[in-house]
Amino acid sequence: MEIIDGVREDMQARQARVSLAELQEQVKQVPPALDAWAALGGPSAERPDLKVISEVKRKSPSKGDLAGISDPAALAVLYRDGGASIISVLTEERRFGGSLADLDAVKAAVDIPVLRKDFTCDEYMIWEARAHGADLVLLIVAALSDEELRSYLALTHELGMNAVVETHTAEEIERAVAVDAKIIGINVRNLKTLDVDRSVFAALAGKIPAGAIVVAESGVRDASDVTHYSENGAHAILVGEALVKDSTPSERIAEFKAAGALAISAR
Ligand SMILES: O=C(O)c1ccccc1NCC(=O)[C@H](O)[C@H](O)COP(=O)(O)O
Repeated sequence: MEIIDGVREDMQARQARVSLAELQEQVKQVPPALDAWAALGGPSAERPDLKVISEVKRKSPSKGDLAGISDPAALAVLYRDGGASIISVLTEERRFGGSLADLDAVKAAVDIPVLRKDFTCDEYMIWEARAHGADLVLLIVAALSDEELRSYLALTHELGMNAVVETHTAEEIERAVAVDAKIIGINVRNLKTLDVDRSVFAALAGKIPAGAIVVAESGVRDASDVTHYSENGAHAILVGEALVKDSTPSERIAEFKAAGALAISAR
């Protein structure tokens, strides 16, 4: 998958500075992960409100520069104050301008779960996420074999964390379900073409079994997109661009939550 070119090389450069054994020692000193599953509504059958995962995103392959974000911790506080359930921090540097330092800063600033958003391609990155305080990681089905998916998810759970298992096709949802993923994202952005097609969510959400938390990823521009995702079964939305470009992100999150609650009550 072209979009992950260089991710392994960058990881190996970090690994040359901090070995896996050192990370494993560091993890022993880190407080336990926060319960992201509970933060997203947990086992509740009702799920009356829409949860928002708000992303710290400076730039992207599809849009280029989005926002300077000189103080990711301050942005995360605004997100939390607006009602975000989870903060997503892009730590990938080449394409997104993120870093583990951003993750450290955000984790120190908020008391809600923090997602390390990166192209996880090795167990090292899961240990690294936990050593930097992450409460959950991203596992992209299209970028992993079934065996990798199963073992990375198991390690995530062994470390007390959760994972957002990201899909984009019906076949990828089947693979996510087969490893018993409990938080399943449907990314409406095609990672090969970078095209965003919001109808992908409506076509696929019904294939996720009851009991799993369904996250609509990407493409939220305004409340009407939130309504579309909520009407079609989203329990949570993951939003980057619309929030980092907004001068009042707290208000925008509150608006998205209100639109989601309205759509959910009408379902
Ligand atoms: O955002 C991109 O251009 C992108 C390209 C290739 C792989 C991943 C990409 N983004 C990661 C994400 O999943 C989004 O940052 C996230 O879903 C938020 O999307 P948005 O609200 O559309 O910024």
